Amino acid sequence: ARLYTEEDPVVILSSDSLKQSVFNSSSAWLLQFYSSWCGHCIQYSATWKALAGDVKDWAQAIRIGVLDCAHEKNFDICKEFGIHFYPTFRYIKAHDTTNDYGKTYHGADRELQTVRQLMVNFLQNHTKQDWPVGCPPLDPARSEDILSLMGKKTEFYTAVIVEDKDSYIGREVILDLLPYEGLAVKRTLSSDKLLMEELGITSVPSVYLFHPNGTHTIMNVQKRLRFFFSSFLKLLPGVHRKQSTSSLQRPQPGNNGQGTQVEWKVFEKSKVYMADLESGLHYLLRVELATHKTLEGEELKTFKDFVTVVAKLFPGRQSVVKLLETLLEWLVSLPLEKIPYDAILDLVNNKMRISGLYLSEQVQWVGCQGSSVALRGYPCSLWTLFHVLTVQAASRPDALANTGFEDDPLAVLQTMRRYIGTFFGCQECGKHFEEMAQESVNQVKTVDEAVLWLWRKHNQVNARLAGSMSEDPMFPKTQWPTPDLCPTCHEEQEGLHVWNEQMVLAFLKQHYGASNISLKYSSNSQPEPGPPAPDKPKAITKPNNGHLNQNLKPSPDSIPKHQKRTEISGAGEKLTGVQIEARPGMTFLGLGFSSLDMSLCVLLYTLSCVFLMFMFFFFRSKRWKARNYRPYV
Ligand SMILES: Cc1cc2nc3c(=O)[nH]c(=O)nc-3n(C[C@H](O)[C@H](O)[C@H](O)COP(=O)(O)OP(=O)(O)OC[C@H]3O[C@@H](n4cnc5c(N)ncnc54)[C@H](O)[C@@H]3O)c2cc1C
Repeated sequence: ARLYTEEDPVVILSSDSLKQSVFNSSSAWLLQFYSSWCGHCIQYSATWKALAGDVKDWAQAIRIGVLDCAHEKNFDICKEFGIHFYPTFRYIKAHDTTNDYGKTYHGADRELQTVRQLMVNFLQNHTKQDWPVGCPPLDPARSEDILSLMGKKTEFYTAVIVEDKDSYIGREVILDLLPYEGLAVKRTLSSDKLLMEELGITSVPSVYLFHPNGTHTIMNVQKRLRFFFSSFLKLLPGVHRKQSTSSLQRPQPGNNGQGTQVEWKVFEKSKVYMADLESGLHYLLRVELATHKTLEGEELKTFKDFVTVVAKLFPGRQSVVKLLETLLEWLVSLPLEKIPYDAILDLVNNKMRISGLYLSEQVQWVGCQGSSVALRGYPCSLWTLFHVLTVQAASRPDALANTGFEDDPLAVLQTMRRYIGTFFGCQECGKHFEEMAQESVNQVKTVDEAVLWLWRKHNQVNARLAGSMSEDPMFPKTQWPTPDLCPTCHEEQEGLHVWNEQMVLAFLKQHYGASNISLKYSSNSQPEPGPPAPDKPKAITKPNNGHLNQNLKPSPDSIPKHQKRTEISGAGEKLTGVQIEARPGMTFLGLGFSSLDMSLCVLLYTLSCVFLMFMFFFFRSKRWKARNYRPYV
């Protein structure tokens, strides 16, 4: 197997692409020529991948590439570049047209931090003429330029990192923020005493922040580390990742992209919202599942297991939990091998009008609301739901007793894995998730490890999707929890950011714990209990951003027959959404009864009563008794 794959944050080069990519490039390059059979290279690949991930955001200035010299088709190019030993590190300057095959790094220290700092030095060795196009100045700014910002209104923030001469933090943070807009980052040195005095800075490294409105202040961070500085700056309001042209045209918060305003809900990112969880369940049960007309075999088993886990672990409102429990009892008690989806929908819609069962059909994204209808929403709520469930499984060890899942630390993860693979509308997402699960889910041995596994994998997905079209510019994909949410979760070892997993676990248990779920914005409208209601034309509210992208949409012909997309216009009212077709009569547990069926039932019932009464009087009559009386029996 090759040491690097497309999933890694490195550019995989070959004889076909090497020269074309690295010569006359707008950015500089750091290349590793390796051989897939060389033991050193194999051992070193983990560090190289970590380095590439760590400096992924520097790509406009310097990029990281690999080329396998053991690959037959690369023999000639490795010879041409004069590669004799593996691994060989080569720096190629931006705009290099000399084809001199770059500069080899001969140092013995190949630790991540050393190589990263060498990358910074190498960038600074560029002249004004060959400076990488997307790279801002890395030299210290002049104090007069910084002091001139005081009280000045601008369109963006300016962050000034004040540091010692030997520190690399300033340059690293400048490069970390390269793909972000709404902010300029500069550095200056602590040896500039006048500036230090003017800014009131007494210890370094520090970040001084000039706001667009002309105010300025020292930025308070819990730890003076590169990761903390970068994370805080990325999270400033109005600072977001530069987007491609099409995504730049995305609507602003509150605008649903069709010209109509959607009310923006103010929320705290340190909370989990019940409205998101319930809206997610609504979408899952009434929309996503609706693409499967009947459930049987593995699909039915997957759905039963999903309902079991949610019914037992979901720390929801009583009416929702009761609905899930009733659904579970019904699924377990039914000896059917095949269940029509309509029957499930009837139960979810509480057609029997059992008192106290209710799941709102109103979609309210709160912590999962996006800056446009096409972003966030359902997939966000699904992640949230499963994090909540893993935490519940860890805090309530007996909750799954007598379900067949007791003592199984993988109960939630395996159920999620099967749900995502079977029902989740985004097939590509399911494929990626399955690959991650196959790789490591079996190493999970405790319920706490399950909580951490899901967190780690979610961060892996975040890293892969950072800067992609599905990223909401208002909610950039970061490694979560960010330092503002959990400062103790983050540490640094030899210049590399590391997680304190014990702290992360404690944080996840608090964040996704039942007591941190807010009921703000949760819908309260619950219909009065009563006799089963005949079907009226009734809208299933399709969440306006229930899909991340087109992949997540149920296809029109996969929507059950009795549901169809309609537009009802009348008396100035115009509704769009998935509607249940108007039908006379009633449905119960998936069976449809017309008015004729109902009349026949009543007629048959009356006839049976008359017949039974006739039989009763006949057998009691004297004539019958006299004819059939047998005293010897
Ligand atoms: C199983 C699964 C696989 C997916 N795979 C893909 C894919 O391959 N390609 C694709 O384009 N989209 C994929 N998606 C969708 C994508 O991951 C996001 O859900 C979607 O882009 C919405 O992003 P978001 O900004 O709302 O944050 P989300 O990533 O949905 O996160 C929701 C919330 O969870 C919290 N959170 C973030 N990270 C973590 C973490 N590590 N641990 C715990 N909590 C965290 C934050 O509060 C965040 O707001 C997948 C979704 C799921 C459920």
